[in-house]
Amino acid sequence: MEQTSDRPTFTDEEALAFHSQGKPGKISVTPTKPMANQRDLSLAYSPGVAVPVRVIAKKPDAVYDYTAKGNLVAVISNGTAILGLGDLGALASKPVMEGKAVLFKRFADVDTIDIEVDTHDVDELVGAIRYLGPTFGGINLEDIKAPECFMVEARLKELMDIPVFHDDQHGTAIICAAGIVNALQLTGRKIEDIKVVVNGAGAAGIACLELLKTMGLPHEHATLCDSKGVIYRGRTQGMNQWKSAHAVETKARTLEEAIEGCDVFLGLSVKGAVTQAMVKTMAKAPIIFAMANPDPEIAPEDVKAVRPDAIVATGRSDYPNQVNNVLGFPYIFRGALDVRAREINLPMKIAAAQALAALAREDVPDEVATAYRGARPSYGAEYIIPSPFDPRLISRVSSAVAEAAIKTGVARHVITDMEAYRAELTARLDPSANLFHRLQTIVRANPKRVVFAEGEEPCVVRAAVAFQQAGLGKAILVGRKEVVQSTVWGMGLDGADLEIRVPHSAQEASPYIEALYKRLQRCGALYRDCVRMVTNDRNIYAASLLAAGEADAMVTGVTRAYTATLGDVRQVLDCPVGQRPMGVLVIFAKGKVIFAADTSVHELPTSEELADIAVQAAQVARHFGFTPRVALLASSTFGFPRNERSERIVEAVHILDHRKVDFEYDGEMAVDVALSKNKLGLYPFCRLTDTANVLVMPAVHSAQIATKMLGEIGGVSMLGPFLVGLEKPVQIVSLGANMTEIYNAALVASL
Ligand SMILES: NC(=O)C1=CN([C@@H]2O[C@H](COP(=O)(O)OP(=O)(O)OC[C@H]3O[C@@H](n4cnc5c(N)ncnc54)[C@H](OP(=O)(O)O)[C@@H]3O)[C@@H](O)[C@H]2O)C=CC1
Ligand SMILES: CC(=O)C(=O)O
Ligand SMILES: [Mg+2]
Repeated sequence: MEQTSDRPTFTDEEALAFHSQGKPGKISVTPTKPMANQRDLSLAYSPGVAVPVRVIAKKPDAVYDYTAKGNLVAVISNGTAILGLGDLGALASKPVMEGKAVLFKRFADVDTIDIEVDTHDVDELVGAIRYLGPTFGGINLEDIKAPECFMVEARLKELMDIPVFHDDQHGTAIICAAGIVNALQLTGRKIEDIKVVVNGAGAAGIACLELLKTMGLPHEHATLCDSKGVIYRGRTQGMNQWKSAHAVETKARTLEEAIEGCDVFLGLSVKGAVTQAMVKTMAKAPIIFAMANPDPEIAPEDVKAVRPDAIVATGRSDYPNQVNNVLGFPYIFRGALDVRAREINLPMKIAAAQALAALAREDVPDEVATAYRGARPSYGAEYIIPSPFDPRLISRVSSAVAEAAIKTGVARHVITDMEAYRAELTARLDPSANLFHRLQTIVRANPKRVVFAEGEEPCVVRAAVAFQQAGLGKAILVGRKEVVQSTVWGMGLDGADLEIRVPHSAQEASPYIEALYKRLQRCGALYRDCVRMVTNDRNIYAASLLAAGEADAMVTGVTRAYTATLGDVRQVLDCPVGQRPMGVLVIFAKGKVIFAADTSVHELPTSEELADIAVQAAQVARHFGFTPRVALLASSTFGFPRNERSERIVEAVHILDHRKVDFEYDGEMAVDVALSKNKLGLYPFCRLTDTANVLVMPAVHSAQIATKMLGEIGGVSMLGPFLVGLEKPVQIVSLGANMTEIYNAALVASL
């Protein structure tokens, strides 16, 4: 199990389940052109494909216009230095390389293929890569150990006319340099004056040191150490030319001796290489970047215990100041690809480092608070480097890299309007990926108590533990203590803080029974009915806790059908005036976020109900941070073909006209019109200024058919449907929902 004091934890079993669930692994290939009919086939393949083939053969640069090359990067490893785990082989490196591919896509919309090459031999590795140029826009070398990595990169750079970038060297060096620039500024030091010790004389260590020297660190002010100690002038054991270049005249022979009195320590070696005793001897306000992965040279809490004046960074995402190359490679390649750069040169690297350092000094947006459990970080000892979740990284870093490439003449394509390019970069970020971070930020800032009605279900227990560990709030599980606890232990989870509740007797549950009786006595319920309901029905008990203010939100539905569950909840909870219960499904497709409502409750809504649904669905879209554009859907569009069933929808639009609502809406319209800019253009009078992002469904059955069809056909992901309109937040998941769905429901219930 992953254990780091009070940090989010996960079990080995969970890490394996994450990688194996659904399709094993983390990436797949998505076609960008339809292959629906004979014509598509003829265009995409023979004979149509011959046309671009001939064009490219005549004019090689046209490859960027007609193929995926311009957005495709190869992440290549031989597995000889997998993180800080050492040489575990090409095969074992695949999860890391797939991980890099996912990060490329998530943070910079770069398509990536991982290639694991099973050789330790430099010539063979170079030979395997050097002919791949036609396929890719760039080569990201990863986790290849030193000194082989230096030779491989240097030779490939000579042989290939696309960027070849060893991420562990340059990606790490760029992020490290950005952090150092800020740490020095915060402690009032100049790079020319500091004394630096670098532990780890491999790919990352040597590259970090070289970049700092390029930025002004004097040669004699830096001591490099490896597994055999200090690299001093004259040392012969375990040396190579890259280490020798940094050898210094010194009496120090061990890290312990070298670190004494130094200002900056950079760890690019292995877990536990530094001790508290060593850190104690460093200069005032020491700067300690313990960057070994997955575990640092020394844990930040161990540094702080002996040196509260230190600025500490690690490579991990669960501590402040994550100095990790994830902040670099996606954006550096994005910028390089966009200008079709021939290489990634020093000015491009320095531009990236400066952009990163500058961004950390600015006010942070909401998304960033996620990484800090809702507490908004600001520039200082605990925030010297931007969070990987800062959505501005792509526009700032990639544009800086692109600009530097253009200035230094390595760009094949020149961008003239940098402002427009920056806007384009921002738009590349997948809104669905950011949405969850935004939601988590909001909830973490104001954590909630969520009651899980089906607390004995293993998937519910797992979701509840994850909810608490993510800092989203407190989980209350309804269930028998011994059953819940044995599930927690059986799964190896840390459920120490879980609150477990169950009504043992009518006496114990009497406040809830009294409240329910007061509510239902004139609706045909006797007192003993209420006793039975509260003590036997866990939905009613959980809803009673919510009604009594002992919980802020509720999640249920795993073991019972939606309508029956909603019926239970409605025994206890009302809808506020003007609200009606309804389901809103959030659909993520092709970079768009679309809300569909009502997908759950109103079988065949009246016009009045449709208007209410439009208003509430628009509120939900706003709540999620979107400006609603509501389409009231039908099988006809603005009267064609005229049909009786559309009249309800036309009337709903009139009702909204009278209500003077504050969002864009229109209808009736068919769904293809609502979602297609071209088709919408056929109706210039339509009041939607862009394609709709809120779809009001004409009936639950059509909503369910459409959304289930989408889900089965694939290519989209969906969240919900989320129940809105009750006086207290309740989320009903679908029967048999999995842990992620329950977790997401708890997150949305907490909003
Ligand atoms: N935070 C980040 O973004 C990144 C972190 N890293 C981390 O840096 C570390 C090194 O990676 P990388 O440079 O690619 O690997 P390499 O294999 O190229 O280099 C490893 C270096 O670490 C040295 N080393 C091993 N054990 C010790 C020790 N106990 N004390 C001092 N030095 C030691 C080795 O010494 P010798 O030469 O004597 O064998 C070698 O010089 C890993 O932990 C990796 O996870 C790497 C890239 C990015
Ligand atoms: C982060 C990274 O690339 C490494 O630790 O190797
Ligand atoms: Mg690496």
